[in-house]
Amino acid sequence: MFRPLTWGWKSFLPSATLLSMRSISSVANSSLKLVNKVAVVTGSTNGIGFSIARRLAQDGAHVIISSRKQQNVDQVVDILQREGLSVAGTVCHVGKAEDRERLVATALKHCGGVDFLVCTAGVNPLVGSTLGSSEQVWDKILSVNVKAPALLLSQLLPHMENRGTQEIQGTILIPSSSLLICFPFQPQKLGAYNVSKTALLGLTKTLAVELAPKNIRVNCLVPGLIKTDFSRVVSTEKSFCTKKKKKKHQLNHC
Ligand SMILES: NC(=O)c1ccc[n+]([C@@H]2O[C@H](COP(=O)([O-])OP(=O)(O)OC[C@H]3O[C@@H](n4cnc5c(N)ncnc54)[C@H](O)[C@@H]3O)[C@@H](O)[C@H]2O)c1
Repeated sequence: MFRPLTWGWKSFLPSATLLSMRSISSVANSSLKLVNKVAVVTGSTNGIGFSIARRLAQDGAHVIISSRKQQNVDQVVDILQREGLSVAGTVCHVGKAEDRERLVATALKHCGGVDFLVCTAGVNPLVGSTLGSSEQVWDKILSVNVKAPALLLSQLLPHMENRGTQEIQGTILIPSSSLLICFPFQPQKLGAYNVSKTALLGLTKTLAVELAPKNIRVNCLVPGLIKTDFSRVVSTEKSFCTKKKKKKHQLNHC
């Protein structure tokens, strides 16, 4: 179910840190500078992904909305098209190869190529320790948070290259998390999730070097605590406030 953010994109920018190269806010200030650009945003029917998708479209980009449920995709596409924005959408569970293929095909069908890939889809199925995470939890977290951005990029890359004569051919944005920094003394609360988000720092650095010769830029966004469904557990789960409580908690949205 789509829920608009109670904090706008601009309002959470000051708490975000962007590793390497330029900041998203510098993109957001100039109107319609992204005309003829194409952006694919995963997990864009809610939260941070929705705000990024809307902002890119407001700046003139054609945006492909995607998430796990058709109903949510349809709803967000409808909302943004009513705002006069150029968007299309498709269902894509980023952990499923066939869904990633459909996402690529949708982008090509509507736009013929891709300039921006924003990998916002992320999960945390468990509040608990690293060593307390089951194999199922590990598989889900690593598949969605770490493997999927790399696999989707490898599928999209041929369509990001040779997109014009500009200096930068494409841009990839991968959200990590500053919860790694905010809760360094409570790693037992977000164990496997923290590991996955740390892996994204390595993925970003590796891809940035790998894709630099192709003039494709790779940035890692490290958001602060943003008020979304995803982060609700941090504000509501008492174990984040009292170090004594060690109850495990299943998240609703996963
Ligand atoms: N909210 C925060 O405070 C915060 C802080 C740091 C990092 N992050 C990261 O930002 C990203 C977005 O978080 P958010 O707070 O906007 O969450 P959110 O729950 O508001 O939105 C996440 C979106 O991703 C979608 N999604 C989930 N699993 C998916 C999958 N397997 N395939 C495709 N789509 C999927 C959901 O349907 C939803 O639309 C996540 O990667 C999260 O780790 C969030």
